[in-house]
Amino acid sequence: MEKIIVRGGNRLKGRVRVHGAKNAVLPIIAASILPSRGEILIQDIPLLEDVKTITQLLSSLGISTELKEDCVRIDARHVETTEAPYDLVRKMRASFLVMGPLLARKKHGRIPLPGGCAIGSRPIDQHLKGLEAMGAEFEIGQGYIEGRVPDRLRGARIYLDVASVGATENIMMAAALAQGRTVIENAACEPEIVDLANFINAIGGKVRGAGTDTIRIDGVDFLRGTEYCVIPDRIEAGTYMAAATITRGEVFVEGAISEHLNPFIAKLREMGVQVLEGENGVHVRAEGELKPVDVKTLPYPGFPTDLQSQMMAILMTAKGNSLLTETVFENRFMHVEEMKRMGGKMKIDGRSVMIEGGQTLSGARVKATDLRAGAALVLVGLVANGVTEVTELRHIDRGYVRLVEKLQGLGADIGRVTEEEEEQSLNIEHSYA
Ligand SMILES: CC(=O)N[C@H]1[C@@H](OP(=O)(O)OP(=O)(O)OC[C@H]2O[C@@H](n3ccc(=O)[nH]c3=O)[C@H](O)[C@@H]2O)O[C@H](CO)[C@@H](O)[C@@H]1O
Ligand SMILES: C=C(OP(=O)(O)O)C(=O)O
Repeated sequence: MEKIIVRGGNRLKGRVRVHGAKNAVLPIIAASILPSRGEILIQDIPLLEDVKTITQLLSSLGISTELKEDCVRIDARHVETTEAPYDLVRKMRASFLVMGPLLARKKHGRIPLPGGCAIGSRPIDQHLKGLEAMGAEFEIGQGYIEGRVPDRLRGARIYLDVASVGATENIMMAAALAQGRTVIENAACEPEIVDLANFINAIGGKVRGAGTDTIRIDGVDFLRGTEYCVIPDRIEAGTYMAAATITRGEVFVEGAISEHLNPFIAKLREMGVQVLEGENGVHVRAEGELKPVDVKTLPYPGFPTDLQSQMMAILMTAKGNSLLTETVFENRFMHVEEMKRMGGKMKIDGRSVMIEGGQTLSGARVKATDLRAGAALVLVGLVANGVTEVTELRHIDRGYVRLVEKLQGLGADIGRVTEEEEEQSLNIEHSYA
């Protein structure tokens, strides 16, 4: 078992560069199933476990893929099969994003049901509702969901009951090759939706209105290859801004787009953190006592749920009580018990957590319960007295490229070891003792 070991106490300083956005590149790779002509080259990708999984998923469909350190090449001229393997889908919920493109391109898709995960039940009813309105028919059995399109997908007017990111993306991708116009109302507005729309347009599609709650897609007969760069990861950027804040450090987060981080920046400023928004990134400087604040997660442009646990880590170091409310996911407080093990004083009440900041924090053995929770525990470890060990790193690896190395670059006392390596180093210490 691997773990991250952090010794708290260092004030982080310096410059860190963010990678391409996980939540942009996953749907864009799924959308690469759509072109029947030419090759796709996606650049600035983060080489994360999730990116490897979705690329393998495309390969398992017989699509030609080549994944490198910072780019992926995809040639979907030939799609051999439309059935996704369970072993890949179970690793990552975003796998369901291949349903829309498969139905549009091949009129069939059979995908294992994505199931629940550490942050809640995460239904797919809005994906299905949208695709059904466009003429797809679904059957569920033996843990799989099978979709068929008797003729060709046709444009439809779809109102989403919840502004789901994944449902908006699946419908947008399917609509790109459908007959006629699709209108998605109450669509999600996240920057990753805009990036997917830009990608679809770059391969010859016609998407308008992405970034607002009404998206119009005019279907075309075929799509073709292109080269495309994904947007920087706003959640990774926010995590390094949180690292600067919690350690009362000073960090320039290169590549961070401040407009994508407005609610997070507003809350940091409310707490007394200095944030300077530049063209190439965001500069964060924190000192002394921070004020407590209340935070509520909401769909974009509200405060992102994917920065909720990192914000909670910061609030543990503020002077006074803060109330943090999670409205996007039903069960995204699994990290609270782990944070309590490090001396955090907090109480869950329904969808809110009351955080009594300013307690003495101490290192402990803790486990990542989801990818952002894992990062948040590392953040607490940066300021806790003594040593923190974070396990279940597979979660962190889904969302962060070289987290340990990037924090080391900012002066953190942090390392990643396997149990064998740790045992070996202990044996060496003993033999010198
Ligand atoms: C790969 C990716 O991009 N993941 C992001 C995406 O996840 P994802 O696309 O899964 O999130 P959604 O926006 O779909 O989910 C938001 C809420 O809508 C509910 N819902 C969703 C679909 C549906 O058919 N029915 C339904 O009720 C969910 O249970 C949840 O409560 O957006 C989330 C919300 O910003 C982020 O936390 C995730 O990091
Ligand atoms: C919840 C997240 O991702 P996913 O939807 O892929 O689980 C996240 O990125 O914080």
